[in-house]
Amino acid sequence: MKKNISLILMGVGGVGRQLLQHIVSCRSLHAKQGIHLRVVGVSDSKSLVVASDAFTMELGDTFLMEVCRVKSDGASLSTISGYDESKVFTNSESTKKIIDVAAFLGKSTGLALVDCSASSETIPVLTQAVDLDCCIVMANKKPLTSTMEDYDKLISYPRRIRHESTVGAGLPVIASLNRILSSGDPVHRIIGSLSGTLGYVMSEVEDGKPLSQVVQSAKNLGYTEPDPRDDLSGMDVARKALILARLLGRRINLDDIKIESLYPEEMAPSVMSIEDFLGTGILSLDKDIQERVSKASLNGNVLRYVCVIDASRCQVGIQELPKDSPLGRLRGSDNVLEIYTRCYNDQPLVIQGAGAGNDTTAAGVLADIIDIQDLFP
Ligand SMILES: NC(=O)C1=CN([C@@H]2O[C@H](COP(=O)(O)OP(=O)(O)OC[C@H]3O[C@@H](n4cnc5c(N)ncnc54)[C@H](OP(=O)(O)O)[C@@H]3O)[C@@H](O)[C@H]2O)C=CC1
Ligand SMILES: N[C@@H](CC=O)C(=O)O
Repeated sequence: MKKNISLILMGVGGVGRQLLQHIVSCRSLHAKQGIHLRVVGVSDSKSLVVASDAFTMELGDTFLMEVCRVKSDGASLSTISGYDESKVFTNSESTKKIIDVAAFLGKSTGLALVDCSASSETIPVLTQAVDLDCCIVMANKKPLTSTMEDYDKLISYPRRIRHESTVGAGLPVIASLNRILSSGDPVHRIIGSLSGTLGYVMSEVEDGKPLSQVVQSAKNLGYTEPDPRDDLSGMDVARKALILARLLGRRINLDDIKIESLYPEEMAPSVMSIEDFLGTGILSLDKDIQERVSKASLNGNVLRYVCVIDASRCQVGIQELPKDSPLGRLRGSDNVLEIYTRCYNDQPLVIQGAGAGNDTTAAGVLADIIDIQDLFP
């Protein structure tokens, strides 16, 4: 018998659109596995489109591809018209509508809320959905790095939440840590390079390219957050560090993490628009970073943006490291994570591979959705 996994996708940017494409292109693979992914709703920052009757209907593949087309043209979902089988809700109505659908489907057919936004605004929907027996799948790091209260709520039913893509994109970081933790093997230290953007930036600057140019390329390649300053400030890595630290049981907040920023306060989002930062502000940073890279190179070293979590520290910042070290050898958007535990003591468990990009991130989200199939009737 075919198993239906119903879902609502929040966020149809680079990752969300790629997820829809993966879902459609995996139809025959999933059919062979006896699974069908029923997309009953899709939302962006301004609107929500849901199947007219979420219990019996779904958004068809032609419609989902039209969503991808409209969104990659930069338009709002609300501009899609002519589909009788769906209804459009504005931003102010969409939270209530998602909760209505969650209340209806959560306890009957089951429902997964899939958060591929980069927003904190999804937190109230997600926390309410937990009480409605829904599953949650996230690429968005903000809900898990909000208050401890929100965090505790979201993870209150651990089997119903998956968030592999929040750290290391599609790499099996969270799953590996969960396996280590559930076997009672204590994690002593995690050290790694967890930003695809900063990994790419550092290795390209090492090759002599200006920071301003490589940040723009990282954005074009889909590695950066919507505002690349989220990466350059270290905040995005700090969120990943916080997710890992909380997974290890540390009850800390973002404020407790020592974070090194690559740009000064005068270029913060509250002072300068993204366009001004990328167009002019960042140019003044080119020289300084090139000098730091050249100085490290004189010592046979390279610069890497490193995350360290151990019993006394949770910090993220630039370190000068030997070129021929696991972190020093990293190139491009690859992430590497070394996990030291009792079992992995002298030789850490090492996880390495592409740590950013829409394709690998969306693949991680899709694998998470498939992983919760047993929770659907
Ligand atoms: N790209 C990568 O390599 C990786 C990304 N991630 C995470 O994946 C998430 C998505 O990234 P990406 O696709 O690049 O980001 P984008 O900026 O391309 O897309 C974000 C999407 O979220 C939508 N959105 C904003 N607010 C809301 C809201 N309140 N409700 C529903 N949707 C909303 C936006 O709407 P609108 O179109 O109207 O602006 C947009 O469609 C981020 O949280 C990122 O950190 C995680 C791992 C790797
Ligand atoms: N902006 C992030 C994307 C993944 O989380 C990064 O560069 O690593």
